[in-house]
Amino acid sequence: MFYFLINFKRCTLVKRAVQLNMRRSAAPSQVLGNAGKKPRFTPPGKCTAVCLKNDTKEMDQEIKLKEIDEKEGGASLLSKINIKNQNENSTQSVESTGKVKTKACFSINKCSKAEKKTLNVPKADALYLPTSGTAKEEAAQEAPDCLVKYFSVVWCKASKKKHKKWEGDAILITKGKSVILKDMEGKDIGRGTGYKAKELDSLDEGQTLMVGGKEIEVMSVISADDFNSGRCFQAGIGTHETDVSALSQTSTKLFCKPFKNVCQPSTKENMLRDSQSCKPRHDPNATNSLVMPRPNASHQWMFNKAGLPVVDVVVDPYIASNLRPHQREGIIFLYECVMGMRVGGRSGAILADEMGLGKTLQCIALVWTLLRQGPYGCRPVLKRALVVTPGSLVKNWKKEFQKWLGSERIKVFTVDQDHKVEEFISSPLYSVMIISYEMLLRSLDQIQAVEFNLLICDEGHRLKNSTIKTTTALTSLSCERRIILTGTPIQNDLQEFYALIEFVNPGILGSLSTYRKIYEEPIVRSREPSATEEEKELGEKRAAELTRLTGLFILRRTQEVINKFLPPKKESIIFCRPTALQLELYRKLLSSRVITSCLQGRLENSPHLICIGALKKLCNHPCLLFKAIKEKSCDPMSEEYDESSLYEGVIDVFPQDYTSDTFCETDSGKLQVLVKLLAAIHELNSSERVVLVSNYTQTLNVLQDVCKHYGYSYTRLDGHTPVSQRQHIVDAFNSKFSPAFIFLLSSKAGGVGLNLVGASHLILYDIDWNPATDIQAMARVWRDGQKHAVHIYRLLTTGSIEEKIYQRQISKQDLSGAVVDLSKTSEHTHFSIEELKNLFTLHEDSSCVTHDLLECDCMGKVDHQNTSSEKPPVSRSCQLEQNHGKPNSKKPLSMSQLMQWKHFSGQHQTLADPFLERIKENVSFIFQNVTNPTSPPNKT
Ligand SMILES: Nc1ncnc2c1ncn2[C@@H]1O[C@H](COP(=O)(O)OP(=O)(O)OP(=O)(O)O)[C@@H](O)[C@H]1O
Ligand SMILES: [Mg+2]
Repeated sequence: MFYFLINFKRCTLVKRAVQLNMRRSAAPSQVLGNAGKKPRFTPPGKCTAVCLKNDTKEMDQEIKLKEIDEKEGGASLLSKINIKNQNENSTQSVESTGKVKTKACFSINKCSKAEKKTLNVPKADALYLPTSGTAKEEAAQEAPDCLVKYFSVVWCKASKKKHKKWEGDAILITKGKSVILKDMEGKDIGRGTGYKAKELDSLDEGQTLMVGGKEIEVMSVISADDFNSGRCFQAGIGTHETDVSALSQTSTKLFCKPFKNVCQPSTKENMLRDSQSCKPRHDPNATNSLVMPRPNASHQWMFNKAGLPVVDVVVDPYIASNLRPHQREGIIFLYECVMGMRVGGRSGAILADEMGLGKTLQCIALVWTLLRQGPYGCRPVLKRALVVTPGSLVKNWKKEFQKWLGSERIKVFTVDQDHKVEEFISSPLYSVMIISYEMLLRSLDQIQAVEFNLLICDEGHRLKNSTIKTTTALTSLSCERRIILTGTPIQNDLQEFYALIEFVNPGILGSLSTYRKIYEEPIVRSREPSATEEEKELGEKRAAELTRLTGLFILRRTQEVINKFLPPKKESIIFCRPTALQLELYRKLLSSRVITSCLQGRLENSPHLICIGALKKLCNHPCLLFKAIKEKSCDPMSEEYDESSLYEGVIDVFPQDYTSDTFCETDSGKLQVLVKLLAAIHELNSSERVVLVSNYTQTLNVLQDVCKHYGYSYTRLDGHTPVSQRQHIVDAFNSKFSPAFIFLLSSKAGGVGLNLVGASHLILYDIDWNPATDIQAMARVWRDGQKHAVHIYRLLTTGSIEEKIYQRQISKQDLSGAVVDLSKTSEHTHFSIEELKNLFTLHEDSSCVTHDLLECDCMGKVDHQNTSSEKPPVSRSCQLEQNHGKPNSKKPLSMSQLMQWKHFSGQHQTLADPFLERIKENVSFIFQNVTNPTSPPNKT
């Protein structure tokens, strides 16, 4: 009998809940059908029929709105609402924004009591809650010891209407006597205080509450973890365990005979016929076969409505036999992403493997597989794929397709001046189109008309800004399967990160403003020195959640995975003594009025940048400075006052007969070293070749003169090289028949994507502020396909600005988690006065300022290598890293990493390295490190 009664009540309740739910339909949670927010059965005993009756009554309660006195509400209230409860006389005054400023009172419709209970809140004085800081902290102000609770709620403006029209979902945070209401973008939309702590503490599902001018109804209780991680703000994407379990289910490699699908084929005969005719294209049981994960039941339910037989997708052994282990994993990852197996309903991916790990090959394997196969009824997933890449790599992509698939399997179409998109459209031969970003913009209309089923954006970090033309153009393509390839870390700037995520999986992180509130602001705040423990904790949790969520479709592996397949790499940082002329000119520039005024903080029009530019030129070669001065003096109309004044009297330091037309190697310390180094390589390793890199075209001109002067054959690629010729130049150089000894490369023009494995020596003649530019350049030779031991030399002028830039580079590399520049200031245009003082100091007495900073006790006298057990720290470049930027040493982390390198002064008696032995006369110091020392050369 009692049981029957309870069940009867339960039915009534459910009915009531359905009614309520219908009225809630305007709230997004209701539209989306969030299960967590649907009315739940209240356990017997907790709620009675009386409660229901009163509940209805409560909904009918009279809520009177009236203007209240300015004085009572505080100074700046825009509009105030006085809500009067039918049963109790209590008032609440709020800002129109929802912030409670003065008295707060509310009604709670509490189902847990047998009778409706309306709570009266004692009149409280105005309480201003700070707008910054964590919600927990804010809510804690009044009652620090109380428990913080979180609720998922729906809200609407307070009204006396019987049938509420809920306006949106929100999150309610309660602590002690205070509450904060946040919308789903994380913005505060209401605050209140003066509630009864006990009542708030027992607030539960189904109850209503007035917060500011808003009425809310509690839909469910949220765990602190869901709030702290930000998960409660997400629209249910990738937040459920099912996503992960779906993953693990799909990763099992099992070959089953095509089996009966969740969606039944219509007849038994059909089934039989399909299962007989539908076989994997390649043998999944063959040794070393690469079989894609099978779709799980829910995937089949979504994507196999016709109930086709499920068949194994097996990568063509022709290509699979060449894959490195990390590439096999990468292909499975990409497959799962674009097939929507990793994050329900999303089919984007970011493959962010470090440079040289073969992102191209992984994509080619994927494209080739999906063009021929699919998991349902053997139907290929793709008909057409589009690859967009920097102009200099278009031909390289085509070459890689041929390299890995031969020319008879697939025909790829590259768009250029002579081969237009129309040709691709009209020809049935092609299924893959490769186009440069520039050409894409020009042919957008035609491309929009083609239906592509997969879009690959190589060097896709350029899409980090969602407003640029390229991004909007690509976004306008209807293709949903999108892959970004990038070798550059993408998590350094959280806004750029958002743009990339938004491109591949639109909407997954919510709107930009939601993302900022939920992730960016707490994460950035937690990294500030003034962050409280709570803010730090919240920031870390949010970062962890963002990593978890995006980690479902971002894959990054580091160079280590491939090191064992590569030959040894010897890196040397060579500190070259400046010449007497360079020193004198340097001193003269430093004593100029412009630099003095920079150091006094007068930085309007950025004169410091001109000074830095002049010093860098001088380090490369005095003739570059000479040329700049001459050009300036030929241009009396120039308004560049700072530059003219910087050069004042500098020309007098040059010898009278000085001319910039014929270079003189003895004028530049670095050039002296370079000339000797080239001679040594030419003589000792005559079959090996050199890539010579500079950031400046004018410097490349000087280096080209060196080549001519010494009769070295060379080839050159810089910003002026027509895109159509670039691949040809690269191929010709890499060919073993190439006559060129030197490849002159502008790091800005050719840094990304190029393979220059024809050379085994690479010399970085100058240094860039951004370590990524230099790392990109250095990665051109030490990569898959390299057959010789690789030598990398970085030349720096001792004691000069170049050393300072290097120090900045290496500390930035390791500390970037902590020092990442979120203010969006360009990394090399803004300096503090202290930094400028450091930059504009010449250290004439030191043989290596960088070594001095290490506080190493070796004195550079011996061949020294720190043997301390301190492990070289792992480089961090990610804003999402959690244990960021707390070096336990005074020195920047990578300084201690550098300490692990072998280092010695140029005066060292005998250098084991025959190349260095030949140049030591002009060298003051050397750091050297060998990676893969035991790996035999010629191993590919
Ligand atoms: N499994 C492999 N075996 C041999 N060579 C390989 C393999 N995978 C890739 N390569 C070669 O390694 C070189 C680098 O590959 P790729 O250009 O795809 O690198 P990437 O990851 O795109 O690097 P980047 O970020 O610099 O563009 C290419 O010449 C490629 O042919
Ligand atoms: Mg690449």
